[in-house]
Amino acid sequence: MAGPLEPTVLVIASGNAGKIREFAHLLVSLPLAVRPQPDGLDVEETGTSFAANARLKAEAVARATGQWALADDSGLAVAALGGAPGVHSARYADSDPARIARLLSELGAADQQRQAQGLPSDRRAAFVAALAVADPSGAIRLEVEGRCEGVILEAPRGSGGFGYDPVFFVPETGLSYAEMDKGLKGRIGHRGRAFALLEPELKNLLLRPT
Ligand SMILES: O=P(O)(O)OP(=O)(O)OP(=O)(O)OC[C@H]1O[C@@H](n2cnc3c(O)ncnc32)[C@H](O)[C@@H]1O
Ligand SMILES: [Mg+2]
Repeated sequence: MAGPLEPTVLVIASGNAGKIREFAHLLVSLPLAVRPQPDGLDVEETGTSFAANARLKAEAVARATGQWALADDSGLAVAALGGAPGVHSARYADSDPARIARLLSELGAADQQRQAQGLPSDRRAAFVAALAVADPSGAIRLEVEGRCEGVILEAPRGSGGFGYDPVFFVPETGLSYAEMDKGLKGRIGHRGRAFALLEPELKNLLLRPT
């Protein structure tokens, strides 16, 4: 634990600028020195669950930096696609627009098949975020998961956020993630909900005076 003049460093174990921005906002009120992970660190996501991949990333970045690390593994589970793209959400295509295009095309095809079978369209999806915190030795100390239920829009809406945000619509807000300000997404979104579970534990672990 660092002294009063030296806040504890927390490295965000992610190469995704959108996630890093959201964590900077979520962590703003905590007296921690929040840092991005060093360039060139690319952890292979070999896990079969969001939680397993979050652990891999937190552990690797904590070991590489010798600092506390917070990792996030997240993705979309689309009901009519049997939970895909799931842990493969980042590997679905090479860019955010291409990932969105593939999702809309695969879900459109699934919808057509359902129609041909006399079934109603099903565009339900959940966004999931697993967070893991590793201590400077690489040991996993905290794990939480957050989830937000929504539907996949037929066309993108809104210009904020990142990734799949323009096509993920949250019915109780009447907005897509990309139409929300970061305060609202931080309260009702998958990452914000996960962070709300993590925050008290994180304070206990990193900020409690010794
Ligand atoms: O692994 P790191 O380095 O953190 O960055 P990543 O982009 O590879 O992240 P993931 O492996 O967790 O893959 C998640 C995918 O889902 C997307 N995603 C995650 N959270 C999102 C959010 O809040 N809004 C939109 N898309 C999101 C993200 O852009 C990726 O394509
Ligand atoms: Mg990744």
